[in-house]
Order: sequence, then structure tokens, then C-alpha cells
Amino acid sequence: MQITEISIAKLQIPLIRPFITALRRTEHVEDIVVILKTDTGHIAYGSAASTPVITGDSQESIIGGLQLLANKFLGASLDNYENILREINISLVNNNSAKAAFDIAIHDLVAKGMGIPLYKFLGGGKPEVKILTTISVKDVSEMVADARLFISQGFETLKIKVGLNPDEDIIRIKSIRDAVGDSINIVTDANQGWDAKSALNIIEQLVSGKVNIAMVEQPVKAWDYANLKYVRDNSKLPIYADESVFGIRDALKIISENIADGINIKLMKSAGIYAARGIYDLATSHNIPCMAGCMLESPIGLAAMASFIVSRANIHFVDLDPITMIKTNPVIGGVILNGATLSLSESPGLGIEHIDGLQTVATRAL
Ligand SMILES: C[C@H](N)C(=O)N[C@H](CCC(=O)O)C(=O)O
Ligand SMILES: [Mg+2]
Repeated sequence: MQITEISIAKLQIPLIRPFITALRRTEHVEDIVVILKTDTGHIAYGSAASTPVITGDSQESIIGGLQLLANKFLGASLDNYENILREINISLVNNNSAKAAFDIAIHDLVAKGMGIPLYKFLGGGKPEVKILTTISVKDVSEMVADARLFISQGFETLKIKVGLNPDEDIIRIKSIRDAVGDSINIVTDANQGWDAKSALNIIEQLVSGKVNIAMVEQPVKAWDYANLKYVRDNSKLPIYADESVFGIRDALKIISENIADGINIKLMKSAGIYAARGIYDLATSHNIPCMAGCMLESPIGLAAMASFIVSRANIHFVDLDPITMIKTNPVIGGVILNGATLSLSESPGLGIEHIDGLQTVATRAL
């Protein structure tokens, strides 16, 4: 099987309500999609989310990275796909979102070539997973209303975004816990918005107030390993690293220096499934719990991450929720949501049949 055509397209999906974190506010998913076609008639998809405040990757830089990868891999044979996956990673430094999109498309293609769903290619398992959903950081009353709505929709785990104001954050978390009761799991994500002192102060208030929180994600700046470790060493709640872990070298540092209790793996940070497998295996071999995360991205990337994790036992939280936030789903096939359960397709590869609303920006063919 040979890659004979590569297209790059924009995909914008409006959200039901704005997505607001300590790092950004947006009203759309802004994906760049790569479409691979082969001499055997297969069509495969990969996607990258533009999140400059987290990855540094803008839509323009993702398109640039994908053009470079397209130039390199147009005409490539899929016979040695392991080599292609490895070469994506060494073809350019950084640009992890562009690499992730290409890596996802290659995985889709390989599984399609074998005639099996990607989740079976990656390890099998049951083709469904329960996901959490995220409450954007807003006024307390709005966050409580969102929490009630999400519980009524069937979600059993809520992720509360905080990090804009430590004094208000404690009220946000306590009010949501009071509103939803003790049967609902709650995690919090400060998206780097606290310093070590505020983080430990909030955690102490939650613990002493018996406010049950399953874990705290990325309390301090991504680069501030010393304070992430300080919080972890002095916290009675588990601390997960998100923006502090992109690739396997970050994971190695976090694990070997006991900097965090768990790792949030995202394809846009790792540069795709190939590298995410390495992070997962490293963490699992050291008994470090993992979380499956995502950026605000389309159901294409969610299908890829879901395919990777359904067979993997060391995934303790599944944050693949942008599908709950979009007004309409332009991706036909792939994953579907029923209540809080994300179900994967049994069709080959990612199972995506068609994507509505793609705006092509470049095409190269043999
Ligand atoms: C969308 C997901 N629930 C989430 O919260 N991911 C964020 C970052 C997403 C973004 O800003 O696009 C996270 O875990 O920090
Ligand atoms: Mg996070």
C-alpha cells in the first residue's frame, strides 16, 4: 500500500457553550485535519488541535508541520509502518500536534489495510469507555448549574476547571460537591493557575473539610518541576501532571524524581499514539497511574485516543469530552456518545466514513 495523495484541511466546530480554563477561552474546536489516500483506494484521517497556550502549535504552524511531513511521506509504502511512525517523530523537533495528526492517520491507514478496527490493532478490549465531562471555570452559580446538568445527562465523574482565583476556587469546588452529592467522582484541573502555596492551602481546606476529590491536575506552571514536586510531597490528594509531561523524556523525569503521582497522556502532547504507547508503558512499569486526556479537539482525535486506551488497564480517568461540548458532530462514523459512554466503531481503522465542513488548504498527489 502506497500513499498517493495527502490533503490538509481546516475543521471548525462551534461549541454549545464557551470552553473556559485558566489558560484560555474559546467558542470553537479548531482542528487541522490530514487526509491520506492510497493506491489501494483507502482513505485515512488524522487531526490536530490548535492550542498555542499549551503546545505552542497554532493552526498555521500545524499546517506548516504537516506540509513538511507530507513532502517527506508522499509516495511512502506502508509495508514498514513502524519505520514511518518512528520517522514522523524524528522528522522535525517540537510540532507535536502536526506529528500527532500524521501519526493518527498512519494508524488509521494501517488498521484499514488490515481490515480491522484501530482499537483491535492497538490491543483489543471492549469498544466502549465511560468518560468524564468538564465544567468550565465561571461564576460559582453557573458552574453548579452545569454540574447538575451533566449529572442529569449520566456523567459520573466531573472535572472542575479552576486556577483563576484560589479563594474563589475553593468555593467553586465545595459548592459543586455539595450540589452533586458524594456518589459523583470529582477531579480538579488548575491548568497551571495556582502557585505551590495556594495549591497546598486549597488541598488542605478540601481534606480538612472532608470534600472528597479524586485528584488535582497540574496545579503549578508546566516548567516548575520543583514546585510540582513540593506540592506532591506535601499534598494529601494525588497530583497529576498534565502540561508538565509532553513526551517520554518528561515522563521519565516525573517518574524517576517522584514529581507527580500520575500522568495525563494526550496525543497532542506526545506527538501521537506511537509515543503515547511509550509513555504509558514507562508509567505502567513504574506503577504510576495514567489518565487519558485530550485538547479541545474533534471526534477524530477522540476516536484515536479511545482506540488506544480501551485495552489498557492503567487508565484511571478518561477525559475525552469535547464530543459533549460540540453543537453538531461533523464526523460521520468513528466514536459516538450515549450518556457518558463513548462507543467505538467496529469498521476498519477509526471507522470514519466522512467529515462534513472540511476546508481544504493544500493537496499534494503523486
Ligand atoms: C477538553 C478536556 N476536557 C480538557 O480539559 N483538556 C484541557 C486542555 C484543553 C484545551 O485547552 O484545549 C486540559 O486537560 O488541560
Ligand atoms: Mg489538564
